[in-house]
Amino acid sequence: MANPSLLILAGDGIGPEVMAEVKKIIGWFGTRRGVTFDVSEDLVGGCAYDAHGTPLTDATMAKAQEVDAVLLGAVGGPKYDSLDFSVKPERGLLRLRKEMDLYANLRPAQCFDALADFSSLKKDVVAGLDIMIVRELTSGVYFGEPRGIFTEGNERVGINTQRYTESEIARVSRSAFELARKRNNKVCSMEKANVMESGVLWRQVVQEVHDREYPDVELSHMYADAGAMQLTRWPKQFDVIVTDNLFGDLLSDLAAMLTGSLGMLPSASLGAPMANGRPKALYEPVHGSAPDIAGQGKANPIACILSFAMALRYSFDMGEDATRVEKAVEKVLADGLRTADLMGPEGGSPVSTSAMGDAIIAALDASL
Ligand SMILES: NC(=O)c1ccc[n+]([C@@H]2O[C@H](COP(=O)([O-])OP(=O)(O)OC[C@H]3O[C@@H](n4cnc5c(N)ncnc54)[C@H](O)[C@@H]3O)[C@@H](O)[C@H]2O)c1
Ligand SMILES: CC(C)[C@H](C(=O)O)[C@@H](O)C(=O)O
Ligand SMILES: [Mg+2]
Repeated sequence: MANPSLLILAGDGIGPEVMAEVKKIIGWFGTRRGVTFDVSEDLVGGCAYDAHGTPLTDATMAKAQEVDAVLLGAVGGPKYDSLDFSVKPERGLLRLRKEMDLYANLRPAQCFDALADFSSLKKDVVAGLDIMIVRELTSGVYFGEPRGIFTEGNERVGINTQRYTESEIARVSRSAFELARKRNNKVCSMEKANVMESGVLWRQVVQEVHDREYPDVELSHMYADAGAMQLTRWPKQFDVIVTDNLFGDLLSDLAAMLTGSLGMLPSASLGAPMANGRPKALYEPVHGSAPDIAGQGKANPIACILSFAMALRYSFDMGEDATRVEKAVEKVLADGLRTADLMGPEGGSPVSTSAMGDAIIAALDASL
């Protein structure tokens, strides 16, 4: 059987720095576990714009469609902020999500015991936290038409359109219900049905899919603003949260801070199964290119490493090895290793990006 194939798109800023640590782990699986991945690499985001004048070439897009899974670092940076919207680094990532039809974005927020003290919330609020945000990723206000900046009378008007079809809502809610069945069997759906028609439809369709196909799962509905409040008040009331593209973007950054740092949160973006039965898939940390710390060896590689663990679980049916990587991360944190983002205001001696990666490799070695 052919080796599993990966396309690495490290991107900009800290993207290549955190991805370097994932490459070490991919290498470790080859030498220590006899699992060899066929890895190719390419450009996305600002670096692709610099090389080709576009944040994602058609050739790279075609490669992404062919591989078993794409691993992405991060895109963007101040150098590109004034570019036209059509060639901004972020457009490269949005094109990948849209053309691969990666409609279900899984963003788990787990608080490792060793970091429970570090969260900006009280320890008992976050200790043992394990929630999963399922964010719709290919539609909503990110992609709705009309959009643009127009002139009306003597002033400019900026327009974006929130648009959801019934089938788009139904498919992502199925992903959430399926995940809930493997977890604690609870789904909370978040929208703004009190002010948006798209929210009314969202609530109706999620309820219908539930009643027809998943009556065994406990379902609740919440307005997204109240959901944000509840996520900070008592996040452990949630198991799986399903929400739209924009609310999911906001709520997942909020959830990141429950775990201690944006540098901790991984994600999997999944689409329909391919001919080989594996889902179309892209794995990336939730954080961005962190221009403020790029090039200094300060970035926390854990979000990117845990994203690779998600690839092992969701693309390669290697759940035990995914757990092995997650346990290795847990071990180094329990041993007290911290990158700078995991240091409190009182400071301490942070380890570098590569030292964190090396320690995780050592913990993986010890797990054999
Ligand atoms: N998926 C992506 O590629 C992605 C996601 C979010 C933002 N972005 C882009 O990244 C650029 C910067 O955006 P931003 O500053 O709003 O968000 P960001 O996530 O890049 O950074 C926010 C803050 O978190 C810190 N941080 C983020 N990741 C970290 C890590 N792994 N280790 C330690 N600290 C970390 C940063 O130093 C910064 O202080 C923008 O161009 C934005 O569009 C890209
Ligand atoms: C970089 C940007 C396009 C992206 C988004 O808004 O979806 C990011 O914030 C994320 O959370 O993945
Ligand atoms: Mg975001």
